[in-house]
Amino acid sequence: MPPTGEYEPSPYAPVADQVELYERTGGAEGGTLQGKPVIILTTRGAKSGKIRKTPLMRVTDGTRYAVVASQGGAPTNPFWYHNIVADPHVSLQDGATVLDYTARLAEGEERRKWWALAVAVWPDYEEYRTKTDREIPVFILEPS
Ligand SMILES: C[C@H](OP(=O)(O)OC[C@@H](O)[C@@H](O)[C@@H](O)Cn1c2nc(=O)[nH]c(=O)c-2cc2ccc(O)cc21)C(=O)N[C@@H](CCC(=O)N[C@@H](CCC(=O)O)C(=O)O)C(=O)O
Repeated sequence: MPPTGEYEPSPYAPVADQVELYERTGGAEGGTLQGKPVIILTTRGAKSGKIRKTPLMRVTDGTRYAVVASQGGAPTNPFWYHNIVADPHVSLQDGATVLDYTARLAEGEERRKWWALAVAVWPDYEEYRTKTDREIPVFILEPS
C-alpha cells in the first residue's frame, strides 16, 4: 500500500527541483549525482502526514533496495528517517518505474552486506561514517 496524500515539496529547492525533474522525465534527467544513479523515495510525513519525496543513491541487489540515512555525515538523522520509522510503507521510483516497498532497519551481518553494496555505489558513505558518532541507519526495502 503506497503512501497516499498531499505531496509537500521539500523546502530545500534543489531537492524539490530534482524530484520534479526526475518524475517528469522518468529519471532521464535528474537521475544521477556525479554520474551515479539516484532513486526517489516517497514516505509519509511522521508529523504532517503529508507525502514527502527524497532523492537518494540507488543501492540494490536487483530485487530489493537499501536507503542510507547518511545526510552527509550530519550528527542527526534526516527527517525521512523518522518518516520511515513511523510508517515503513514507502514507494520508490527507479527510472520510470515506481513500486511499493516495506522498509525495515538492517542490522548485524545483513547491515554489513548492504553497507558494502552502498559504499560500492557511493564511496563517500565511508567518509560520512567517520564524520559522525551516530550509526548511519540503513533500511532494506522489500517489495510489498
Ligand atoms: C531537506 C529535508 O529533507 P530530509 O528528509 O531531512 O533529508 C535530508 C537529505 O537526506 C535529503 O535532502 C536527500 O535528498 C539528500 N541526499 C541523500 N541523503 C541521504 O541521507 N542519503 C543519500 O543517499 C542521499 C543521496 C542523494 C542524492 C541526490 C541528492 O540530490 C540528494 C541526496 C526536508 O525536505 N525537510 C522538510 C520535510 C521534513 C519531513 O519529512 N518532515 C516530517 C516530520 C519528520 C519528523 O521530524 O518526525 C513531516 O512532514 O511530518 C522540511 O524541513 O519541511
